[in-house]
Amino acid sequence: MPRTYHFTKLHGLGNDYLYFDAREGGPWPDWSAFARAISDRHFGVGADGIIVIEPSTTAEVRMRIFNADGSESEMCGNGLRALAKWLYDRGWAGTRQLIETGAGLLEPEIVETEGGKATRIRVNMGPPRFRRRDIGMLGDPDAEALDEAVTVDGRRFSLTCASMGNPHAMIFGPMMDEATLAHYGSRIETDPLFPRRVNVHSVEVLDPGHIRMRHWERGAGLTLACGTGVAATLAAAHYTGRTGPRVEVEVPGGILEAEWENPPTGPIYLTGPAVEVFSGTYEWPDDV
Ligand SMILES: N[C@@H](CCC[C@H](N)C(=O)O)C(=O)O
Repeated sequence: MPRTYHFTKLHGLGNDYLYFDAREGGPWPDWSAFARAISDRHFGVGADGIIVIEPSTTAEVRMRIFNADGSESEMCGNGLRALAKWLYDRGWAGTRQLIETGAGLLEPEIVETEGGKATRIRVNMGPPRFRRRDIGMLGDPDAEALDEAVTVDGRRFSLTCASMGNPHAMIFGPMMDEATLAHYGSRIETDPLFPRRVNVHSVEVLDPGHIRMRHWERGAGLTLACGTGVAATLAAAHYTGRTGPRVEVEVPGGILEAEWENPPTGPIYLTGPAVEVFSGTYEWPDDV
């Protein structure tokens, strides 16, 4: 018998996810196969992935994120802002929240509302990490991964890597166009140097307070925004002396504000919008 699942679609700067409230009820599907099917932009609803909201004993809720290809990630910055909005708008949480994620307990705060709904959210994303073990890279696990190199089709890329719970590789320089990032990003994502794969970002530092960037996300491809990617980029840029500890970051879907408090060990804060788009139901055969 097919089962019907209710979802709500939200996005942060165009990084869109389908949200499933799995705090009660069930049985729930194999989320990985389900995410692959429903995220498809032609044969499904269409999204960069799904967010599953589960009960937590230590926080308001537990957030799980599955990319459009069905792989599970540790964290999602834009998804977390939108989850905070989803909880606040329904009266399930206040302005200051605690959410359990694969990257630990994180703290969103609603900083602007309109008509009783959250419009702008600031998230304590926790501290960045720079060691190879944090990024899941081959090589000395204790060594920092700030100056790595990969070669694709004879072109050498210098990568500055950081983790926000999930792994990121930044290519600093003139910003690549979409086709170029898709070509090289997809190859770097799956380079043997990264057995867990990696999110890849083309980053142009405009001045010490401004960055422009574009994302190739692990398991999702080109996206309009990547919150953990923006946080990892600020961490890498400031740690290597390219920017100050506060930056305004222009991504394809809009602007995020990023601030690193007490570097190098303190947390990174991201501030930006979240929007609810619509709700619906999706029928899923139970024999897949
Ligand atoms: N878009 C997200 C990150 C989603 C997960 C990522 N693709 C991964 O596999 O780590 C964000 O806003 O952080």
